[in-house]
Formats: sequence, structure tokens, C-alpha cells
Amino acid sequence: MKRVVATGTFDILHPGHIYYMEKSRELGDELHVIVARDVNVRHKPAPVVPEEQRLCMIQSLAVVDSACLGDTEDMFRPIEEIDPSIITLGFNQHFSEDSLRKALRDRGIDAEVVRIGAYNGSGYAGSRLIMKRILETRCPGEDGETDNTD
Ligand SMILES: Cc1cc2nc3c(=O)[nH]c(=O)nc-3n(C[C@H](O)[C@H](O)[C@H](O)COP(=O)(O)O)c2cc1C
Ligand SMILES: Nc1ncnc2c1ncn2[C@@H]1O[C@H](COP(=O)(O)OP(=O)(O)OP(=O)(O)O)[C@@H](O)[C@H]1O
Repeated sequence: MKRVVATGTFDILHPGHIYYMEKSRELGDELHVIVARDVNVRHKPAPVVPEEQRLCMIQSLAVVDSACLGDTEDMFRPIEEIDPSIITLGFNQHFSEDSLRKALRDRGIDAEVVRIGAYNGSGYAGSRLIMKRILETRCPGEDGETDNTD
């Protein structure tokens, strides 16, 4: 049984997330997703959607076999529990493949690291991109654009 682990924040779901998870799933037999904890998302604005709801959305996807919230302190603890053959990184995840491979080796975890490419289909393929669109189209006055509802 080849388990694949994918990780991310998944604040507002979009086609880029689905692409990343489908490509990850194709690498093995089961896809396990680790959802970033609210307290750990520090490299960008805090998530709008709380962690339990972000997890619930991911768990409901057909491509996902199992999903859990990450650990608040030790990112390798869930990995040790899942014991995957492969860990995928998304195209814009800030970890370098080599430093992640080294950290896994140091921790005694035998998993391959694979970088998945960017989705290049149509649609809004970024959580912040969707939020920007919401602000532009639904918050008249804040960005100079007008609302077209009455
Ligand atoms: C191998 C691996 C394990 C991770 N484990 C956790 C974890 O246990 N808890 C957590 O909050 N974030 C964990 N993360 C980080 C997030 O899931 C996410 O990848 C990170 O916050 C980058 O967020 P982004 O998807 O917004 O770029 C892990 C990331 C990787 C690559
Ligand atoms: N357009 C995309 N194409 C392929 N993978 C993507 C795309 N957008 C996000 N991912 C991947 O999905 C996972 C979760 O991403 P994350 O929740 O950070 O989404 P995001 O849309 O990039 O968020 P934000 O806009 O807040 O940076 C990460 O591994 C990320 O690389």
C-alpha cells in the first residue's frame, strides 16, 4: 500500500487545490492530507476559514482518502503516524525539497519528496486571488469599484 501525503492551508478551495491533490493521489494508492493549523499559518495572512471547517471541506472530497489537522508543534508527528511512501509539495510551498529530505532523514522517516507543478487551467486558482475578487466585487467603496446590485 503506497500512501501519499499532501499538505496545505486550503483556506478557500479552488481548482489549483484539486489539481494538487489529484496529481498527488496519482502517485500512490491512498491520499492523506494534513491541513495546516491556524496557529501555524504565519507566512501569510491568517486563514479566514477556521481549521475545523478547512478540514471538513478536505475530508468531503472524493480524491481524499483521509485528512487530519496537523500538529501544532511538531510537523513530523502526523507524518510518523501516517507513514507515507511519498510526501508531495505544492508548486508554491515554501519548503525546499532538499531541506525537507534532510529533515526527514534526520528524523528517521523514509519518504520520497515530490514537487507537484502549478495548475494552468482556467478559473481563480488561488485562495487570496478569490478573496481579492470578493473584495473588488462585493465591497463597493473599499476599492473604488461599484456594486451592481440594487
Ligand atoms: C511534510 C509536511 C508536514 C506538515 N505538517 C504540518 C503539521 O503537522 N501542522 C501544521 O500546522 N502544518 C504542517 N505542515 C505545513 C502546512 O500544511 C502547509 O504546507 C504550510 O503551512 C504551507 O502552507 P501553504 O500551503 O499555505 O503554502 C506540514 C507541511 C509539510 C510539507
Ligand atoms: N494554482 C495552483 N496550482 C497547483 N497547486 C496549487 C495551486 N494553488 C495552491 N496549490 C497547492 O495547494 C496546497 C495548498 O495551498 P494553499 O492553501 O496555500 O493555497 P493558495 O491558494 O496558494 O493560498 P494563498 O492564495 O492564500 O497563498 C499547496 O500545496 C499549494 O502549493
